[in-house]
Amino acid sequence: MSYRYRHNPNNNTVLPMTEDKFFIGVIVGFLAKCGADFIDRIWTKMTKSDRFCDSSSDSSNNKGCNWNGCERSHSTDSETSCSSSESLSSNGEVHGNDREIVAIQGDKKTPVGEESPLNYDEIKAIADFLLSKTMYRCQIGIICGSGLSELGNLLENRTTIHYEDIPHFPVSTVVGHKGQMVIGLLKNVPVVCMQGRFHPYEGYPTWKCALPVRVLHLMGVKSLIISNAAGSLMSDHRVGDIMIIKDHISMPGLAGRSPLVGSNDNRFGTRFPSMQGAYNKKYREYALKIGEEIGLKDNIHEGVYCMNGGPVYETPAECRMLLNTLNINAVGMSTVPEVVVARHCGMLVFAFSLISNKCVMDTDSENSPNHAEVVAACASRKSDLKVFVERMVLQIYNDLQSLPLENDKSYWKLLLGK
Ligand SMILES: O=P(O)(O)O[C@H]1O[C@H](CO)[C@@H](O)[C@H]1O
Ligand code: HPA
Repeated sequence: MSYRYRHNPNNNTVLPMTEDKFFIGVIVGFLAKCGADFIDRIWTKMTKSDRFCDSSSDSSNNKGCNWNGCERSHSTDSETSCSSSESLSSNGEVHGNDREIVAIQGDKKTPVGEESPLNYDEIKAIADFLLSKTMYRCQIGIICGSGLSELGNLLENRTTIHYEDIPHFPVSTVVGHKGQMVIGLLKNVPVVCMQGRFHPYEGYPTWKCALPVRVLHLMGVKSLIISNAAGSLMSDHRVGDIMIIKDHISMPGLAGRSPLVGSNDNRFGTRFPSMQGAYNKKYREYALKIGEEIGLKDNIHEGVYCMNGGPVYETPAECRMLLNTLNINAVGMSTVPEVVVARHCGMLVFAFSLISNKCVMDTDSENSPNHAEVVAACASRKSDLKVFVERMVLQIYNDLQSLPLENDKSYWKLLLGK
């Protein structure tokens, strides 16, 4: 009988062993190693694909997960983005790696950290995906603010696409934002409408808040109607009034959180875009006229909108500063990134605030804003807004038909004002 020798680590001796036992040992060792590798692989896969997903195992969410999470083919970054084996804690804390940081909000997990903006081809792929879902080619887009999703229900013969089913798209986490895109006809005009937007306070970088605007641009949208709910600082504004935005102050933008931070792709627009005339003057004039024609003369104003990063409503001292020092008329937590990106790529913008509450100026006041009231105030104005938006769409559509062709120099002069 031949012997092999085996090391005994307990007493540091070498024990003899029969040859057949030795081979059995080798096979058992090999199988154990394979098993461990297999379990390790499965575990890594589970923790990676869980990164952006809803914890439920519903199949539509899994689809969203694949697109939003590790399957994004982002040039050379894809390896880094997906190779981390970090997982999410169950206690709602933020976890991070060097590429992406995620937070848990309710049952949804959203990114809150640095992530590189999608490139032109990736955004084009989203636009093509959406175009493949409809036969309509829309020149007009609408973004619905808090409590204003009803505007999308005006569309006839519509196709609805949920945000979680759109490649690379964020998901809506705020009450009053439905989280879907509808494409259809409004008074026979093809229109694409976002029923729900994204805000920086949800954890999204500003480029991601404005991502849908680039998607709409590559879908062929030329004019954008943007709505929001906002608190008014003006004593002559009432809840339910409409404020047509003529200019803005962006707190995040001034603090370096512009949606255009990062490398610039000239196919979208220039490195240093001007925001002069960002809110199209002609559209503002149409809106004032239409407001009067539909009996809203006393409820329609023009003003300057300020974007607060949120989610905290302004303190009374901040409200006094916004009014008295900065001459702001209304304040909200959105819209500006969308406007900046829209203007960057030459879209024409019309934006309005539905005044959902009056800002509280008195530090000792009993009143304070809350989101339920904001949503309710917007919803209560839906029939007036329906007529207002329908009329604006018809007017804008008419104008677009008389635009020169895109390869004509005067086209860009009209769009960019130069
Ligand atoms: O701007 P929209 O999305 O309409 O919503 C506004 O309402 C919310 C606060 O009540 C904030 O999100 C604010 O920005
Ligand atoms: N402040 C900021 N955002 C808002 C407000 C407000 O008063 N109302 C609706 N969105």
